[in-house]
Amino acid sequence: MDPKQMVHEAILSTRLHLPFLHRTKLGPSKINGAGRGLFAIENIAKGEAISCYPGDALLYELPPSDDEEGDVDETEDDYEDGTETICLWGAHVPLAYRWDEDKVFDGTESTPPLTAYAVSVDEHYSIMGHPDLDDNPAYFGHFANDGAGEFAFDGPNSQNNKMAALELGLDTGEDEGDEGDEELRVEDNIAAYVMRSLEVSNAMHRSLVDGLHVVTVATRDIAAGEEIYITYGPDYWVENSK
Ligand SMILES: C[S@@+](CC[C@H](N)C(=O)[O-])C[C@H]1O[C@@H](n2cnc3c(N)ncnc32)[C@H](O)[C@@H]1O
Repeated sequence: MDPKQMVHEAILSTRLHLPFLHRTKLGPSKINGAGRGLFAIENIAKGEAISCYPGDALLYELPPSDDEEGDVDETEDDYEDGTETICLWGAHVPLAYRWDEDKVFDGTESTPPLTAYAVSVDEHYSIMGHPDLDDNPAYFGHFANDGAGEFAFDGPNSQNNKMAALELGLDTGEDEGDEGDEELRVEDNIAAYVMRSLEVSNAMHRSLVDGLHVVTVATRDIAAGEEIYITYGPDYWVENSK
């Protein structure tokens, strides 16, 4: 492997020692059914760092290859378009925490896949925070919920979506008599989700040092006790509603 790529992967999947970044705690989310959430334990000003996003594992998308050597091994998730994604664990993650590939890509009945904790850093890599590595407040970015994820599942003809579409000046399809709701999918319902999520979000993940580290930054002043919300974006909810 290219040594530059090895260094890139090693840095991307490293947790730094940042004991001063202790500004948050975990607790039950204020959003019904969202599991745990991230809460400020002190006032955080707009533009300040809240926590970092851990690269406990990397998702690396291999370029499509013509080589059909039957090399489907257990570390790969193959997609129909010929791309393969592999999961690379950070050296700091204890062996007992390294999930097998089924759990990483598909989850179990009671556990979401690790890919639900992925944030894209560039065209090849996403970083994933491990939900069981939850004792370091400097790396709590993966516990921030989307303040409006539930809106992503409203139908396009829901009242929420129509109101949001009208506010955005989008065509609601009202005049075209499109009553056929049978084909509704989450991607059809973008307007209400995006509007509501941006309205309630108070933070975003930002990549630093040319994508070698990701930090969660306040996008407005946050008071102690407030839950931290990020806009995941429609693609996240399309992926994670399957
Ligand atoms: C990156 S994790 C966030 C931390 C997670 N809540 C936990 O307890 O580990 C993303 C997952 O949190 C949940 N989540 C986030 N925002 C949500 C929302 N608005 N409504 C419902 N579930 C949400 C979903 O299960 C999603 O796949």
